[in-house]
Amino acid sequence: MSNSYRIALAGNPNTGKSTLFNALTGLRQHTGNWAGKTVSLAEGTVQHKGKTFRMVDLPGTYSLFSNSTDEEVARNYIVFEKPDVTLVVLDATSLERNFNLALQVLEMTRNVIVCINLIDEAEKQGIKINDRLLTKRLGIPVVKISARNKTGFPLLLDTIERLITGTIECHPIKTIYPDDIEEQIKKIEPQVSKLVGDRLSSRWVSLRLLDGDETLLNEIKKRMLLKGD
Ligand SMILES: Nc1nc2c(ncn2[C@@H]2O[C@H](COP(=O)(O)OP(=O)(O)OP(=O)(O)O)[C@@H](O)[C@H]2O)c(=O)[nH]1
Ligand SMILES: [Mg+2]
Repeated sequence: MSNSYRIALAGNPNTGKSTLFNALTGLRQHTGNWAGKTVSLAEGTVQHKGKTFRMVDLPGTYSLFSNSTDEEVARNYIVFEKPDVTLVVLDATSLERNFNLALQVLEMTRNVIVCINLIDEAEKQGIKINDRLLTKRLGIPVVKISARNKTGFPLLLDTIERLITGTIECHPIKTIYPDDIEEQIKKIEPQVSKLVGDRLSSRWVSLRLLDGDETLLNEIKKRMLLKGD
């Protein structure tokens, strides 16, 4: 399986993750709104430049804390299953709201591509998106697509391939918190780092511990600490 890579699709509900997944894999994952909402992890493959991308369609969530099963499923997949690339699918018509989740993902993992979908709808509404500037500001690739019209796919697939092969590298921006929180992070991060090593982002785990996220702590114990590694 050395030529096979896992690509996770994350994003807010209704941003077109399943539409993109179906268009790329040729499968029929449920799409639509509430009734067809993705609840389990669908998997399908895409071949590109001699490589196999195993796409995993995650449930749509507004955040990646421990507020619901969907959030836990998506979060656990990204941090513990470690996909080779996480594609964060955003709705071009409500970018500001959607960026919240993108920034959360950037705290969890570095191999991220932001995929701005519904570009057809944005164009209709006169919304112009400067993908180059966003790429520069975020420190990760930003690609514009329309999953419904199947536009932007070649660049998206090339970008995934270039990230996997190391032709391009991600240097995600770091969200800086108010001084009191940064102080707390500084205090606990060294301990967290001893515990999780380089398997998880120690800054991200520290932030969640400051939140009092016991569900995550239990998940870490279950998945990592009890295995004795
Ligand atoms: N105009 C336009 N509509 C799109 C595009 N991509 C998806 N949609 C529509 O957006 C709606 C939601 O699409 P889904 O693919 O189900 O969204 P999702 O992100 O999988 O949703 P959840 O599984 O609930 O998280 C559907 O009505 C799609 O047809 C696009 O590129 N352009
Ligand atoms: Mg879906």
